[in-house]
Amino acid sequence: MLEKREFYINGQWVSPVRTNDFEVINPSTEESCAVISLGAKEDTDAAVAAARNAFESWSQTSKEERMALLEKLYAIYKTRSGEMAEAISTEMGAPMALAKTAQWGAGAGHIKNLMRALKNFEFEQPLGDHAPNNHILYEPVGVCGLITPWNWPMNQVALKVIAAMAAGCTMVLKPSEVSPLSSLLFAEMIHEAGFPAGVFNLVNGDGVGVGSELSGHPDVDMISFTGSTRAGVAISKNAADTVKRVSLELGGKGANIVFADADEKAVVRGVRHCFNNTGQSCNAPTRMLVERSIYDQAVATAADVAAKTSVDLASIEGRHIGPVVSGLQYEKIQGMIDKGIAEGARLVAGGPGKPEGLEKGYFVRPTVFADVNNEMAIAREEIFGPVLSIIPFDSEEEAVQIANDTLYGLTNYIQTQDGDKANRIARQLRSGMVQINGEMLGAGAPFGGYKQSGNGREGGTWGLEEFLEVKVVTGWL
Ligand SMILES: NC(=O)c1ccc[n+]([C@@H]2O[C@H](COP(=O)([O-])OP(=O)(O)OC[C@H]3O[C@@H](n4cnc5c(N)ncnc54)[C@H](O)[C@@H]3O)[C@@H](O)[C@H]2O)c1
Repeated sequence: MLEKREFYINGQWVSPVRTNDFEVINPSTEESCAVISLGAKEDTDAAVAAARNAFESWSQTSKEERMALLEKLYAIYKTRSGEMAEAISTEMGAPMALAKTAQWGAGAGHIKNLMRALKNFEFEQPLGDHAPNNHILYEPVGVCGLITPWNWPMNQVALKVIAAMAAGCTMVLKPSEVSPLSSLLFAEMIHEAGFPAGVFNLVNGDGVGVGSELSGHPDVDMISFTGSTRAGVAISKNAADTVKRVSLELGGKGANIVFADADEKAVVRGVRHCFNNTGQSCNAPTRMLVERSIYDQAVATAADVAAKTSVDLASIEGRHIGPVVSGLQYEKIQGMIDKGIAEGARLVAGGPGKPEGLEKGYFVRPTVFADVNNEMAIAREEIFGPVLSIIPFDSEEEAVQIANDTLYGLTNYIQTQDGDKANRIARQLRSGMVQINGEMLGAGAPFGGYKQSGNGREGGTWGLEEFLEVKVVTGWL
């Protein structure tokens, strides 16, 4: 078993002030694969102090100096891709094929895109010809607490760490205690790249411990958080006393509106997208809204895709889906499947319990409910497992109304071959992202939500600006 009890503080690996072991569980086997420490207040304080000390000089570095270090880190990240994929797969259950591609690749993509954003960013700009002596300066916000979840570990860590570094901030990362191994490896890479001591620090811990200490810490200027809406609210309240900037990327309940004139692959694509990463994505299209005239056919297709979706161990190669991350998530998903049945939704694939032959491990049957209405819990609450709800609609107006009838507003999806209709609906959907006909977000596109899906934007230039203060200077010569 891996022993990873140390934290990375002020450029060194240090032991926690007190022993507080926490076992990391491999979700495919339910067995412990590593032991880490949960930090105490003194560990958090030491990391924040190191970040504060480093801020004075790091905030004054040039764009070129920061870029040179980021380029080194990018090269190391690429060299150690196999180790990273292995760590992600073991800690959170992504099958190796997914861990090596999308999971590892999301981190690589963000490093590259944020470097591009840094290269093109003007940290000093005139206000405009109407006020020639007014000058705008973009400056790093300060010491940042970065708190991340377990579902796309390197995606979220890279979005925060790289953007903060590029902006000239210093930081303390607290990765999810459920999936800390990828972040510990990333810390090794940062060390190897040669960032000055204190720029990046990592303390493991849970939400009530290190997480809350960071969000309430008087010497932390900003919290960048990705995770559940529940924790986002708690963090905002705790950060309010010190008036921190709080950037939140929270949950979602994406609608995928499938019109009768959608392309023939639209339903298959939608189901696969929903089940990708075993349904554990904040932007998963978990509510499929289908126009009545193709409804029966769409339900049959979705049931067929689910039945053909294989489930297996994360460690083996292949295009199957893996387990969900933990026993807690497994029980939560089972509870939601039971609720769907009790509320009268029609189960057309999967259902309660584990897939045949997979009694050990947190495996869930790929599940599809038809005849769902938007009042049901399975249509309102984030399930975070391979569970799709299909809802019929009769008109464009009704589709938009159902799609927007949610507390969330992260990503919505439209499937139609009528471009005018797609654009018209995209304008009406209350979400930070709308994807038409399976088109992926481009490099450096802003990622973030409306409503209770959060208030931040990550990735590219928008992601960099999250970590910057804006200063105006008058009388500038
Ligand atoms: N919008 C996005 O960009 C995005 C991306 C991925 C995941 N998510 C969301 O993340 C959730 C799943 O992740 P999770 O189960 O790890 O979420 P979570 O909120 O339980 O935990 C996320 C992180 O916050 C910490 N935490 C928990 N309570 C805290 C508190 N009170 N104070 C400070 N820190 C606290 C955890 O230790 C962990 O590091 C889902 O709701 C998903 O939609 C959102």
